[in-house]
Formats: sequence, structure tokens, C-alpha cells
Amino acid sequence: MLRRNRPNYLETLESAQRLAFAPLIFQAAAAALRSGLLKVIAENPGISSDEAAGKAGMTAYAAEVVTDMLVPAGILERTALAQGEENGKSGHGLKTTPTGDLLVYDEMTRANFFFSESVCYAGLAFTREALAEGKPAGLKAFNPGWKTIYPHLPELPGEARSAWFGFDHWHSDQAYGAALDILARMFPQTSPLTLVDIGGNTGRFSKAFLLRFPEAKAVIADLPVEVDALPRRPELAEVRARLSGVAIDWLTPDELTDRPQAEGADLYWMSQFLDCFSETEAVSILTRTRRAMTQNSRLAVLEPIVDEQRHRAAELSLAATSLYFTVLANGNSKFFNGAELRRIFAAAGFAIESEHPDLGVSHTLFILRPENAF
Ligand SMILES: C[S@@+](CC[C@H](N)C(=O)[O-])C[C@H]1O[C@@H](n2cnc3c(N)ncnc32)[C@H](O)[C@@H]1O
Repeated sequence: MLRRNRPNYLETLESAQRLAFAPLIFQAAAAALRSGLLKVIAENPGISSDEAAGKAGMTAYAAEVVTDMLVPAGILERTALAQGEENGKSGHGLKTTPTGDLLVYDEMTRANFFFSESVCYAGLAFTREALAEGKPAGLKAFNPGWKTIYPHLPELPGEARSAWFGFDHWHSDQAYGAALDILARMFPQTSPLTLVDIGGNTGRFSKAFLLRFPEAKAVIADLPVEVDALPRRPELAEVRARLSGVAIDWLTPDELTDRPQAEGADLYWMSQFLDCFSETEAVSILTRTRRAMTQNSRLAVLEPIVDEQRHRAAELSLAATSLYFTVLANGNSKFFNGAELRRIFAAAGFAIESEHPDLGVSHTLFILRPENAF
């Protein structure tokens, strides 16, 4: 029931309007970022809207309509005019708030923002359809024929492609260093290990692994489109001699065990991978992986756990990314909560050997041992 005499009613009313107009605020911020207007203001506190418009190559009208939105949105603040700008002018200057500064200077905020803008925004108009049908209905904003986003990552339009990889890489990169330190405590650095990097994508983790373990080899198991592109990636040149690929689509009945080069490895690795699948699919993938393992093999799973975060900002980012999975990626997955993921491991016949929470911003590393008979 609506009660106007509640404490802080006006603040509550403002926060509800912030939500009601969220897409408009978001697009104003996107325009200010993409045009460089926000950076101009961040670098010149107290600048007038007109002068900022000139420096960012916008009309005075465009800058005014955008900055008028960003002030009540908490991204800009009005100030006295900067020195040198007062001559004969009345009015106010502009400066960025701490939130505005994060948008301009903070890598994580920018990776998240541009992902929302370029990958998610248009497709989110189909959220209700995606929720009702369990299909990524928002993909039709890119191409009505796409069934999931993964085989089409290389075909995304330029800004969306760099935003997708920027987002994925920023979040996984933060945790890779800490995860490699843990692996280095498990395996001597000089051992001739074999790694199977499941969902290895562009080879970023495999490369870091091979540089840390100079005697190791790595096999990337991913969709054909990713595996086929590996030989053309110049950034992998340094480790190419020790890196190979194996194409697999886990949503077909294929077994990893059909691929001898992926069998009996020392270490299997899944980073930000199981969250691309429903619980049933994840159990099936893990069970098939277990069958390719020996009793001495280990599986390392790196995942952000939605209900085990230290910070509200991380929980919010993960919950939002789950909605991306629903509307744009596959229609049926989300970041798992801790109980779900541990249940999935057990159902697939794995025992948890160790858990390492709080790696990077929001990840947990699980080291798993195959438990069931071979
Ligand atoms: C979110 S990315 C994770 C990339 C990387 N492991 C990381 O940590 O950043 C998920 C990866 O799973 C792969 N993938 C998605 N669906 C797949 C499927 N059905 N079969 C095989 N690989 C799949 C994608 O191609 C992509 O490389």
C-alpha cells in the first residue's frame, strides 16, 4: 500500500523515478562517454556546458540536454564557473561527481558499462519474451537467426564485439593471477603437465598457464569457431608450439572422450564456463569431463558465486549478468549460487578437494577430484 507519510518519502520517490527513467539516464551517460564530453568535464572542473560542448565536438544544445540529465542523475554537479570563464557570463560550471569519475576512469565500471550499452541494451527490449520462452529472444537485435550468442561472437558488430571481450577478459583476468599461484602450489613448475582448457575461448588463460609452466602443454576445447581462429591469433605466437585445439559442442551428444588429445590430462580447467549452461547441462558436461579424466587428474573450476560476494556492487553486477544470459546468451543459464554449484559437482561425481574464495573481484576457485568408479 502507498503511504505518503512514510519516513524519507521524497528520497524514495526520487529513487523510484531514477528507475522509471533509467534507460534515458543510461543513454545520456553513454552519449557523454562516447562523445568525450564526460572526460572533458572530468579534466576541467568548473567548465561551462558551452565550452565543454565545443571541446567534445557537440552542439551547445546537445551538451545542455545531456548535462541537465546527468546532474540529477548524480554523475555531474553544478559549480561556480571555472576561472577565465566568468568574463561577462552568468550561470554555472560543471564537474564530475565520484560516480562520474568512475565512469571516466575506472576500468571495471567502463567494462560493465560498455557491455550493457553495446551488447545488451537493444536486446533487453525482449526480456519478457526471453523469460517466458527460455530462449535468448534479445539476440534478434543482432540477427533473428542466432540460437545462442557463442558461435557468433566473432560476427558481433565492432563495438559489441570489443565490449563483449573487454567485459569477459576484464573479469577473468582479475582472478587468473591468483588462480595460477594456487595451481603453482599444486604442481611443480617444471612438471610436463597437460592442461585441457574447456571453454578456453581466445586462449588467454592457456597462454598465461603455459608461461607460468614452461614444460607444460595445453589443449583448448571450445566451439569450432573459436578453435579454428586460434592459429590466426598473433598474441599466442609465444606459446603456439605447446598449444593445440579440439572442437567440441557440448550441447550435442559428443563425448570429450571421443577426442584422445583431451583424455587423461593432469588438469582440466573451466573458467566462467559452467555459467553458460543450465544445471542439467552443467551436470552432463561435468560427467562427460570426468569420464575423460584419470584418478590423478584434477578439475579446476573458476566461477563467481552470486550469493557469496563480499560487496553489494559485485552481487548487483552478477545478478545483472545473469539477465544477459537469459535474454542474450542462451536463455537458460545464470550465475550459480553456492549451494547449486556444490550440488552440481556432487551430482557429476566430483569431490571438492579445496575451495579458494575472493580471487580477483568476485571469483571462487574449486579444485575437484573425480570420485566415482572409472
Ligand atoms: C564466457 S566464455 C569464458 C571464456 C574464458 N574461459 C574466460 O575465463 O574468460 C564461455 C566459453 O564457452 C564456450 N562455449 C559456450 N557454449 C559452448 C558449447 N555449447 N560447447 C563448447 N563451448 C561452448 C564459448 O565459446 C566461450 O569460449
